[in-house]
Amino acid sequence: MMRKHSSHIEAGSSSCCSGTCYCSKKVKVTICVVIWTVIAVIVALILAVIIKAATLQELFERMELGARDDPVFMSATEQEILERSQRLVDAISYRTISFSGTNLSLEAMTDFGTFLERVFPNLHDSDFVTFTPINTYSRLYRIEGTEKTLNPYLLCAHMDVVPEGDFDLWTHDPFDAGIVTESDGQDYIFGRGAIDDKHAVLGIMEALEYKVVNKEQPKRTFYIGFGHDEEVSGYLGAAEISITLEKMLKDNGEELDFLLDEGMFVVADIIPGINVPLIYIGVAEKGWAVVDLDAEGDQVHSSTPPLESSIGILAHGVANMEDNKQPSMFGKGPEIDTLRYAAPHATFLLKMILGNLWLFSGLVSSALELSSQTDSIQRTTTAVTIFNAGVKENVVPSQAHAVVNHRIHPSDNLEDVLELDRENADRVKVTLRDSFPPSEVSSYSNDVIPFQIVVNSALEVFPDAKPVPGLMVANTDTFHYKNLTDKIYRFTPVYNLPEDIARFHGIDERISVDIYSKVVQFYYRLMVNADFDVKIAPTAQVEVKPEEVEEFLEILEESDYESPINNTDSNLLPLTKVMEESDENSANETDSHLMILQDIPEEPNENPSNETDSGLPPSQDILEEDFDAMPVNETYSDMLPLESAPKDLDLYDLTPEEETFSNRTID
Ligand SMILES: CCCCCCCC/C=C\CCCCCCCC(=O)N[C@@H](CC(N)=O)C(=O)O
Repeated sequence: MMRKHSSHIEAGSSSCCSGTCYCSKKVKVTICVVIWTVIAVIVALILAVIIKAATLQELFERMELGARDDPVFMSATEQEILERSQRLVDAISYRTISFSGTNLSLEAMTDFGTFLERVFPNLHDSDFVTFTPINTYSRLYRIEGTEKTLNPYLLCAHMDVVPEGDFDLWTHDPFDAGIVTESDGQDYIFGRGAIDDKHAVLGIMEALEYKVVNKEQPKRTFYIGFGHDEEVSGYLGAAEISITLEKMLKDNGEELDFLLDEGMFVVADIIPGINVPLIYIGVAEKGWAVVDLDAEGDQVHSSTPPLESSIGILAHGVANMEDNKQPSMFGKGPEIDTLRYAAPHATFLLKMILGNLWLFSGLVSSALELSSQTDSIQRTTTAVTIFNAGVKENVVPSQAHAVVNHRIHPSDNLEDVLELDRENADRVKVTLRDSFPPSEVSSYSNDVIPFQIVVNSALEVFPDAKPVPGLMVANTDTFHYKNLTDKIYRFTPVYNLPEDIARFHGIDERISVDIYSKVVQFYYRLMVNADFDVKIAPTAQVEVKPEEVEEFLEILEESDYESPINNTDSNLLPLTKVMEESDENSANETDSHLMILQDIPEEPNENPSNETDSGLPPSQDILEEDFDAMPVNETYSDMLPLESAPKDLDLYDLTPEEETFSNRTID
């Protein structure tokens, strides 16, 4: 047998089996084919992975909003930066702490409101800013645009803060630290609220005050909503602001285009291998659930302890919950796009992994799990936040109680979460106290102008950072506004390293003077960039050049209309009048409705440099191209029917101002 084997080895030494087996030639060939096929597949896979990594494209394409290369910022001398920082320091000194839904610091909140009015006097006094107190303490502002816009937006922030927690752990007083120079040589504004969320309240106010002082009334109307109880879920503040705002929008014939609230931030060094900061925009938000855990046992003398006490039973349940986490949902929510958008900026090795998530999603999910921060984007989290039992050291208590706070991933559902809780804490009573569901995902494709406005504004202050959409892992007031718009973004441009993220609700909350200055500039640029997408109500006017006026008049003459307008010196004309007249006489006869100004800039981003000062396309284009050619019976997405024009508007009854073509706003 041994001999036979060795002779076989000699005879078959050139075969792929190296002559070590007794296979027939056919089997050997088959094995060879299989082995080579496997090798070829592996080589092809490796090649595909490398090619994919080498050809990764940037997913975010920046839309030109008009001032990309040379954005004009607020003036920011050293003195101005210092004064702005000092105002944030002062804001932090108000202890506007929300302890619970029924324990808010209302006196401090009243004082904080007075403080805002004192340090931003001009905006509170401005003709185009209207302030409405909501539920006494929350604040809603309407900033009237120069155009009668149909698509205002909302900027949100909140004025309350969480308690400081363990005061002794703070390096500086959480409400009275001022500006501190730290060992890295940077100046920081310290204190509770520095990044959550008084920087946003003050940043928005600074930008608006500046615009008011410099007579920069925006073209586009917008709203500002400051809640006073966000930290306890906003039921008294944002929820009420939302109700009033809905009514205001309705009364003004407006629809909220988008809203921006606090949320995610600029984050660096969060994923090893991605060496650029990420502008992480929260395009969706987790749901939320509070679960009560109750365990029971015998109440006995501590000298004869039971085999299992209520505390022991509860502790086991809680430990199981921490050990057996809620399942990963990686790939089923916005977290996958966070990584796909970040991938082109990774090292080549990481590009191979992130560029090929179809192959490596398991690996990536395991890697995310290594840090609680990155893990939070891929699963429902479980935090045990309260644990109570016992009254005396020699009494074994009969009751033990704990509270678990879940943040629910958008692809998870509450029933499944609770089922796993009950499996983990099987000898504990598990009761759902309160919850709300995860949000919808707001659109973040490259043609969504609100997303572009937010990202462009962030890029203007952080030009080296890369935008990524993602999941807001905590909660905001945006839940209360979900009926007003489907474009909800959660972001402020605070710069965080992983260790800084722990400062939210943690110890030594702070923001550097430098970053705070960027926060202010961000809101200012956002107010400017938002003017790019003004959708104008049908009663708006258009600027026309003198030669265009001639042309208008010719049309009017042909129509036998006796125009009271015979003066072409000036350059304004109510468009609605001309449009209607032309409509009646057009070859494309129609009985339907007026041509409406906002129909014309259907693709406003195509040539923004041609915009007139009013933010409208040149009226020449309207006349020569769109006007006659426009199929008037067609329904345009942004077109309002004639019926929605003010009923009492007499198109031919011109005021003296109109006759000289001066500006006129039709209410
Ligand atoms: C690949 C990138 C991974 C990035 C991981 C980022 C991990 C982020 C971790 C922490 C986020 C801190 C969020 C601050 C939230 C501020 C809002 C807040 O405190 N809200 C409260 C109150 C409420 N409305 O419910 C909350 O409890 O969520």
